[in-house]
Amino acid sequence: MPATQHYRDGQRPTLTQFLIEQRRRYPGASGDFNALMLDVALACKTIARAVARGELAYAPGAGSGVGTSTDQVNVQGEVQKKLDILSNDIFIRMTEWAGHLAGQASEEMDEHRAIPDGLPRGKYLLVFDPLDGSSNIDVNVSVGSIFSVLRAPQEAIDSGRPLTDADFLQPGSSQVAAGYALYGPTTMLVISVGNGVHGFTLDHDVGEFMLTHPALQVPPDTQEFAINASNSRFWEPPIKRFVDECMAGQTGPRGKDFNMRWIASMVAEAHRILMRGGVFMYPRDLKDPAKPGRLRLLYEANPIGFLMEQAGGRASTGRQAMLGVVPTSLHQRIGLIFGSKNEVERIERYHREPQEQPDTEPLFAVRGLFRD
Ligand SMILES: O=P(O)(O)OC[C@H]1O[C@](O)(COP(=O)(O)O)[C@@H](O)[C@@H]1O
Ligand SMILES: [Mg+2]
Ligand SMILES: [Mg+2]
Repeated sequence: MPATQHYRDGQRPTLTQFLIEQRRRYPGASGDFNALMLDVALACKTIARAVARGELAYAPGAGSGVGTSTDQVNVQGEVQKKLDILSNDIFIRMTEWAGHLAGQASEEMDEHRAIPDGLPRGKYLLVFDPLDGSSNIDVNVSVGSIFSVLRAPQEAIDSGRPLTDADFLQPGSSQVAAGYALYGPTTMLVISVGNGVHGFTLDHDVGEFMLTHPALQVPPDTQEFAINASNSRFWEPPIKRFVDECMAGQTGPRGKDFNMRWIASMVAEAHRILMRGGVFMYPRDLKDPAKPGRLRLLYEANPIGFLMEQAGGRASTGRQAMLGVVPTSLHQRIGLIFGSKNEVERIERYHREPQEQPDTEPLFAVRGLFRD
């Protein structure tokens, strides 16, 4: 059933109206899920406001501003920005109170967080990256929030036992919903509740997210790829091969020219790919053997992977479908490749056939494209 079936052409439903529409598919639904999604949307609107105010939110004075790092380091060993911490607090506060959540986990919290005693406890788990791309805050480039909704194990709900990390370690295929907010020139919320991917634009005049991009589809082919090329010396052979072939363009084995992009804000790259296709790679590499990839499985790779698959694209580690990976820890890192299906499948094929070498000059070799 198309998501907007009950709306006439030219009508533009709000997020609330859209969610009510979706709920018709589940006549027994309690409404908790819709309430949770609306709380997440409210958190995103609030963060959008803080991001948009930028330096104006702070008193004048050196080092007081929006992109300033704090002296706090998160569990990943990354220095937290003021806005990382603020966004995390906003997510926690706005989603904890109404009885739809059992617990929360986030990039910015070492441990999961059970809903505190005294507040009603619900059946969902919310996992989030409150501010993705936060290294871009001080240069005014798009950032975003990413979230994933899981169901708490039924026996934990029934028994009321304390949650454990293990309750969160569910494969991406178990996600009930996922999405992101993008704080760019316009603020957008892009979600999937398991019935396609739908984009909403924040109308600041009325304070509502309006459905502007229903039923997004990632084109299966592309001539655009995104990777941080400064890591090229650490790439594994399948990734080297793929990028070399793209760079060789029309004269190489692909027979067509490619464009390269790198925003260093994955949420913005995911959005571009949902709008016009492309392939994003932050693959497993040899940079730091202790870190099998840069991005985090539960609150970056899985929600974006869910959106890609729901939009007809693909998300993978290179070796297996992302949504099939069973997590082993809350902050697990993983190699992530997503976007246009045919390109992601090609990269997966290169992982299965690493011995095959491209018949092009390697990108960074002595006589490669980046050297004379
Ligand atoms: O600095 P690099 O290596 O290009 O990494 C950029 C990547 O790091 C991230 O910013 C990680 O997310 P956080 O900002 O939430 O830590 C991604 O959005 C982005 O793709
Ligand atoms: Mg992130
Ligand atoms: Mg972050």
